[in-house]
Amino acid sequence: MADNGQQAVSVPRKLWQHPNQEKTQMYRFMQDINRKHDLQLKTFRDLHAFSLAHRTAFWSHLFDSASLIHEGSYSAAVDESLTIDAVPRWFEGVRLNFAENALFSRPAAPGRHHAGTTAPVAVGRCVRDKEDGKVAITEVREGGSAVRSVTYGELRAMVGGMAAAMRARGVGKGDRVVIVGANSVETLVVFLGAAWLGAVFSSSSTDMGVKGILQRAVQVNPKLLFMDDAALYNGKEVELREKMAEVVDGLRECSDFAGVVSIRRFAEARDISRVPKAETWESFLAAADRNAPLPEFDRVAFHEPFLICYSSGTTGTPKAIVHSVGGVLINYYKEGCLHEGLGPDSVTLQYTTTGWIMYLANVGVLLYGGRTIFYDGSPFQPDARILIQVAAEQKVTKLGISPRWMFEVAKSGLRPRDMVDLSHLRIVTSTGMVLSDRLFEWFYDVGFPAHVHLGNISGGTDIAGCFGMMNPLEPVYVGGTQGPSLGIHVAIYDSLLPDGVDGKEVPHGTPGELVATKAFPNIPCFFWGDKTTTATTAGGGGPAAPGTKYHSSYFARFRHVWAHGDFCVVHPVTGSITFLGRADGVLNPSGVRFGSAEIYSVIERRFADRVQDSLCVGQRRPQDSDESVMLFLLMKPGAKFGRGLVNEVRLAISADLSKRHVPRYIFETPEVPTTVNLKKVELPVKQIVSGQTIKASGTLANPQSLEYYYRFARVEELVEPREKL
Ligand SMILES: CC(=O)CC(=O)O
Repeated sequence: MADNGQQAVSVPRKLWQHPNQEKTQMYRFMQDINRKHDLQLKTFRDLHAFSLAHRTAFWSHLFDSASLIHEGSYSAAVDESLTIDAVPRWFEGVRLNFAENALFSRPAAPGRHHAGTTAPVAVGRCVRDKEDGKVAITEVREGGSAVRSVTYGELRAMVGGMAAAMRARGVGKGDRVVIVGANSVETLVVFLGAAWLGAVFSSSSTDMGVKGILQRAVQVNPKLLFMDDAALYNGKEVELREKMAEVVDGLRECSDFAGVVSIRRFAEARDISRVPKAETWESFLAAADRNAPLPEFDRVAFHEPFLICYSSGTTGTPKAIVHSVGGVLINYYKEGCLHEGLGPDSVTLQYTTTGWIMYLANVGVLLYGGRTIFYDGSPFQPDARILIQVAAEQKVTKLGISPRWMFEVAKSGLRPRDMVDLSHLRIVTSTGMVLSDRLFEWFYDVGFPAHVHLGNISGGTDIAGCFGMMNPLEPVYVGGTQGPSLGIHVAIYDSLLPDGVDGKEVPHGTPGELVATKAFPNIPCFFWGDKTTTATTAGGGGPAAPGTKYHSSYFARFRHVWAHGDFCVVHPVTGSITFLGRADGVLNPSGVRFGSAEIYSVIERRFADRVQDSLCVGQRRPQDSDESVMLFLLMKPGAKFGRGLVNEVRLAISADLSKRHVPRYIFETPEVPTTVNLKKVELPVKQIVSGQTIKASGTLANPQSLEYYYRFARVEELVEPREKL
């Protein structure tokens, strides 16, 4: 107990601190703000407080220092009197293009996209260097094979050719271009080619099933589909022509759909003569008149769409979340430049498929003139060393991975820092799931060199960015994300309040629901296909106001506030934000509320030798007066599940957390359901064990795994009364 009679708060172990904060881009940005506004901001928290208290000043200064290629001007960054649920427009009057900003350093004279536009420029805090011979992309296939490099000059030529071909086929502003493709140069060329024309791009990975692909693609009524003819995954070449034909068949009902362009993935192109409405990449490109000038970049209004991403939709049709070009560009400048310190010398490797929001982080470094490594395939082929080896060989400065990857590397007994030279590596970001305390410690005690900044980041598809992330001005402690992202009013609200009321902030140290209380630029424009959206432009594109589906997804929980659906706690001393689980998965037995991540971390820390994975959900059926917590354990091959282990787990949870955290039931499971991006999914299992019958979404990697859980809806029939706690 502290002197004042309150419970003393323990400060987690400090793991890292920037050796030279004054050299960081965030620090310099803070000095610019100090000069401009005659202030004395000294710490990250000072800068953060300024970014919230003076939103227009903060975002305008950011816009000026980003020196994005744009036309037009704005009078105020945003109308601060509007609440976030009014979805206010930012930087009205500014027009810009994502592809132009990714490919060029400065604006081109009309019609002359290659002259004098690529030399290094330094404006404000942003330096871009995209000279013709500089390598923009290094492509690495699974297992480290087939490396190819593409320079900025080559990339510009490829994307220009693609934009010209798309234009020849009638693609224009607001049209949707969809790809089912690898993390390859071709996928990026399609993305930037579409963006060049003001079209709206959307990507899915090739390992997604036909149902999942169609659940996404049909909603957006694409004009064109691009699809790889084959894939390499887990050491095997996977044939995709049959899938291609099924996807084309499923798109027949889409009124805008014109056909599929097949992308050759291996030396030999597959014969696509049996795929309806199909043509090859080469024939598609040949449609453009080679002698005609390239199309002009279509600079669209700041708030207009350029990208559609999808919610994981684990219990239904995924939401088609539409992002604005300006919102994503300005936010990525904030995150990449200030929080992560990216620049023209950065080399990034973000492990991702094209179907996850982290695909954006995979291409974002091009905005700075850096180099990106496109790794395609399993990160565990031939074994867990591969990404570490590629990071060392390619002199990667920022590596993006997930807790699952770190867990597997740690489990394999690997010590990356002893394996290879990681002296170039500055940052490792981790996202996708909660990063356990054990992995934080493993990272610095065993895994990576002491100089590397571990950035645990969290946000997601809905905002194409982060609520909680790293910053170079504060130490990294065990647990949570280092702190909030600049310019976003993150708060933790009382999760016991009913829907639709005014929310109430809880004190630091008390878990609750993560919300954003004021508007910020990178919330989605609208949901594609939401019939209640008021569409004003061609193709059903630009909204006057997002519809009710959008509003009920984010604004129905608390009045005038964005509720993100994460259950979190802010550390009272360090200010770090720890994600405890999804708000819809909060466990609530006898009124005690906690997140599933707290249980997972005990299992991971204490039982990693026997338990491969776990899933923890609450069961509440109409006949139940209270919620029962159910924990499912997936055993390692050869390890035995039994009463002894169950007792050990109960004791461990009771000792590490409390008696009230101990699950009522502990069972073995043959499989944990995950999305194709390997995020484990709790909600469908929670619904199933609570007696509902659900429609498995196409986003699940193993939908058949859900079958097993239906028996637990009648749990009384499965356990002896004395087995219950
Ligand atoms: C940044 C993120 O939080 C990515 C995700 O949705 O997993």
